[in-house]
Amino acid sequence: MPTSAPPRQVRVLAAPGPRHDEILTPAALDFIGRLADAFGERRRELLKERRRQAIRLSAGSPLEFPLVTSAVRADPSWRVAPPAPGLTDRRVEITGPPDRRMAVNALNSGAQVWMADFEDATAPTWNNIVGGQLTLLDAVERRIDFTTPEGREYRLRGDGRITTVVVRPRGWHLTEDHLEHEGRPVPASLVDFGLYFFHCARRQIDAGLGPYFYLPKLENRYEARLWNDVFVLAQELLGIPRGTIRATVLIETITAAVEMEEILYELREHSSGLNAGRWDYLFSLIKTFGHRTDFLLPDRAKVTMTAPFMRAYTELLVRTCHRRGAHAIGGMAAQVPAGQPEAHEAALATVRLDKEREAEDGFDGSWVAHPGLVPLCREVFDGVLGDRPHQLDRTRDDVEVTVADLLSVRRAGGPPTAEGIRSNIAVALRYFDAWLRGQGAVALHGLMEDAATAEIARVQIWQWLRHRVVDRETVLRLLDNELDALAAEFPWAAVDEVRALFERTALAAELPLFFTPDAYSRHLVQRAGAGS
Ligand SMILES: CC(=O)SCCNC(=O)CCNC(=O)[C@H](O)C(C)(C)COP(=O)(O)OP(=O)(O)OC[C@H]1O[C@@H](n2cnc3c(N)ncnc32)[C@H](O)[C@@H]1OP(=O)(O)O
Ligand SMILES: O=CC(=O)O
Ligand SMILES: [Mg+2]
Repeated sequence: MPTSAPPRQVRVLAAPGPRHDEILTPAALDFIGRLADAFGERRRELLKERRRQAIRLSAGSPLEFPLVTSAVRADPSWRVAPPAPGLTDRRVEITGPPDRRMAVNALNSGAQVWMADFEDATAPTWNNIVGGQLTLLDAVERRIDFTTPEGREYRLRGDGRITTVVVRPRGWHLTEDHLEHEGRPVPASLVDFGLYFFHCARRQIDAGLGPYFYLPKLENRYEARLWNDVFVLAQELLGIPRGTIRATVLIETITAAVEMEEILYELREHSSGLNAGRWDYLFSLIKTFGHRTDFLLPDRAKVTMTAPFMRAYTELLVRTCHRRGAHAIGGMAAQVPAGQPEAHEAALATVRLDKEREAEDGFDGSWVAHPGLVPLCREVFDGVLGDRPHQLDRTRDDVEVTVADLLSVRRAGGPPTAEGIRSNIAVALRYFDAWLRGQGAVALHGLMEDAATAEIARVQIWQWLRHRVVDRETVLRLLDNELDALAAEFPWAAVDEVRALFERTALAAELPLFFTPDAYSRHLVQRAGAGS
């Protein structure tokens, strides 16, 4: 590994913003350059492999637990690293973008963990990315207090309770186009990971915690190995002992679901478990098998975690984790507290059922999207865990899951309804509009919508069109209606850009793998910026 050669330079291609110099220091950019030098090419190769695998699967190759790693799965002796300080009891984890106000609210929420999200909940404008790093630095330094221009005070609670910060960098498919290395944009994963690690790893260790991460959208064990190698080099470069980092991998693609054990194995010296990222998982199922009629899903609202194929996925995840001493963390119920009392109670009741099922199935904790859901999630997990920090001892030897179980989507049943089609179009458009204006998570009709749920909405429209469950004229008519409704409600909405984005990502003959790279390069990159 090139630890001694000088790194090739990373250039900043955007105009400097307030306090950006605290994050984009020459030493931090040098560190990012070293990571990009060491891993840029491997990342590109792995992205090509993603495409090759997608082609193989759409041509009918069977998806299987890999034969070549059966010895890893059969070997009962290996375990992941023991839980690191601050990550033993994870019964409630609140998620959200690394925005200052949300950060203070999350850190005061009473959750054990704050998952600061550069992925699904962040629209990666340059200001959101660098501003997010500043939020993290200030949060870790506990100097994040501020007062809004309206006089509202945001103060970290002084009762000594520490919510552990866990950072989710963007996925391997994305680039950070405001940083250039060797004439190419720097992989966004390395930027988000690298800047946080460079500035905050030591500070977190000194505070008795550590540099912790969530890793999104992995598709196979080789991507986990790449992350592990990134961690090894990053620790070596900063003189931090190997094995200090901890990372929880989101199992949110169908191809990663058949390699859960291998992913834990690759990361075992840095692993802190797996999370059931249900929304991207559904997106991945449709994207991977959208060409098959037996993978036609009904309305998004009708695909619940109790569908047999979703249960197979979560049961396998808990079993896999607990066999290896790793935490299994539950996913996100989409309901957020609403203004009207009846809707509020209904939302809480739905989330409660979801958390109860997870706790009873053996999960060690779960995600919530809103501070108002923290007490509920805590109460449910307290009921099952009591004083124990987790339930790793529940090895779930009763669980047997086959690949056929994971793929038994047909049993979800039911054709999409007119309302299901309309609502997917409405959600995709409204979310795209928010995202283009820099907001990566929004509440729409009492549901949290982020990049993963918006992907489901647009990919379902593509799937239903492809299989002629709905005709193009109907979709185009609904598109016009929903764009009119969007413009009426938000006169400032970017209607033309939103329409074009929807047409390119939901109506094209060939399905784009993600909507974000296209939307990012067209709309979020500040091309006019001068180098610095
Ligand atoms: C599929 C996945 O990947 S899930 C994980 C990624 N997605 C997320 O993390 C989404 C997290 N949730 C959110 O971003 C927000 O809850 C939203 C956008 C859905 C709704 O936010 P709002 O419209 O602001 O909700 P609401 O008005 O009820 O908020 C009330 C207060 O709670 C705060 N709040 C809401 N959600 C959060 C959160 N997740 N973290 C911290 N604070 C929060 C708001 O900032 C607001 O505080 P304020 O009164 O000081 O301004
Ligand atoms: O990242 C979480 C998901 O559900 O997607
Ligand atoms: Mg996700």
